[in-house]
Amino acid sequence: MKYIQAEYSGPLNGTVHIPGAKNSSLALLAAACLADDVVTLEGIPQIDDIKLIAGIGRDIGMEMRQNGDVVTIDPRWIHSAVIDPGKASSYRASYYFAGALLSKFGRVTIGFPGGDNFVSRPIDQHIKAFQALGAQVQFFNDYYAIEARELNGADIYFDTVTSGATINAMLAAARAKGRTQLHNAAVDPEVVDTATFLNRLGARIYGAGTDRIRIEGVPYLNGGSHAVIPDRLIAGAFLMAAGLRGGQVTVMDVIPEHLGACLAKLEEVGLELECGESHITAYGNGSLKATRVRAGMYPGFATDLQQPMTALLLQARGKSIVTDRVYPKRFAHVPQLRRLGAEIELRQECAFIRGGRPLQGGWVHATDVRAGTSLILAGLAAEGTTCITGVEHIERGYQDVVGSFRMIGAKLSMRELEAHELPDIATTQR
Ligand SMILES: CC(=O)N[C@H]1[C@@H](OP(=O)(O)OP(=O)(O)OC[C@H]2O[C@@H](n3ccc(=O)[nH]c3=O)[C@H](O)[C@@H]2O)O[C@H](CO)[C@@H](O)[C@@H]1O
Ligand SMILES: C=C(OP(=O)(O)O)C(=O)O
Repeated sequence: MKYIQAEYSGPLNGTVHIPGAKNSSLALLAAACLADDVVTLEGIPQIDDIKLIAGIGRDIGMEMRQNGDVVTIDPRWIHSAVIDPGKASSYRASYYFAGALLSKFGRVTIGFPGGDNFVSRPIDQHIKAFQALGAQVQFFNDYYAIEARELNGADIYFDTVTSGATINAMLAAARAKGRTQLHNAAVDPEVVDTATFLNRLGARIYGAGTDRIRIEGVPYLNGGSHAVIPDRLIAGAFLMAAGLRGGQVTVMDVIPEHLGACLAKLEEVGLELECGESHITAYGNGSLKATRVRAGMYPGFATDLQQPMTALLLQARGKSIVTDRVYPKRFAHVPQLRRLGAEIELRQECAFIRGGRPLQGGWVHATDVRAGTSLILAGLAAEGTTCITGVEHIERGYQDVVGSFRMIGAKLSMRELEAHELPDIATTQR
């Protein structure tokens, strides 16, 4: 069994190239099904979720060839709209195949989404959008089936702001008859990236990036190429690393405006930032101020950055408070951080942090991808050695996590132990 070993690393200095965004890539690869010719996507990260998509592609006849970060997809020979429930449930964003295959073939059978199940993550708004377009949805034990004789444009009012359902509704409506309007749509960069890609193939999607998106359905989509946006979540976590013990970290190949709320918060806690057109440098002087973080939907502070931010705030003298409006119970990293000596209390969906106390290395478990980032950052600031299990969760989202942290001087290594040699982390809570 693999685990990551982190040693106390002192100030971190260096430059990291940021790969393409996982959350965009997962949408774009499913969106490629909608095309009627070959599609090339640049900047696709080499992460486990992408390997799962390649497996699904093989099953349904969607040929996918990966050469470095360039993936070529040939959707012309898709012969099945049935996705193996086990494969669909192995990651979260399999739901995008529902929208894409429904749009192209009028039917799809697919397992329920898996991925980071840190809290309940409903898909009712995805279903509502499919139904509004004229589809019938049936639920079975481990899969659901969607069918439509014809998909017709509709007005869809989301009950909550959701990036997944906004993207899925765009996919389903791209080839529907007539006009669809999405109200209360998410404005995330990944929504805009998906719309830009589909428009490149000939779709007619207007207003992505605002809360009202208009889609004029088209009968077919061409092939084409597109470069995925950079991963703002990975970039944010690396910038935080500069604050742990002081240091200077530059993230290259980023779109600084995608990180607006994160950068503002980092400045608030005492990091100095310098932004260029496609790079950001964070300077830490080893002294941080405590603060309050309320994670929200874009352009708010990203929920996927609140866990690494919590690790950073452990180094800020005084009391910090972290809440998450997107996933109010997304605090599985907190008991693990406590194992390293962190003083954090969870009360009424708030993490109260008493920062500035020394951390001590130990064995911890990453329950999801961003919990993993949080534990890596905490491990680099803790005295001694920290061993992080749950590497499979981290590798769902991070390409060469060890190699990229080493680029900034982090003492991190991938290790292997027999499962029976691992300490029982669950029963040795501090
Ligand atoms: C693969 C992917 O892109 N994952 C990201 C995506 O997840 P995901 O697409 O699942 O998250 P959403 O943006 O859809 O969720 C936002 C909020 O809407 C709620 N909701 C969502 C759908 C639905 O049908 N009903 C409903 O109530 C969710 O519980 C949550 O409170 O956005 C999250 C929020 O930025 C990120 O943490 C994930 O990294
Ligand atoms: C929650 C995440 O991923 P997913 O939605 O794919 O589970 C994440 O990237 O932090």
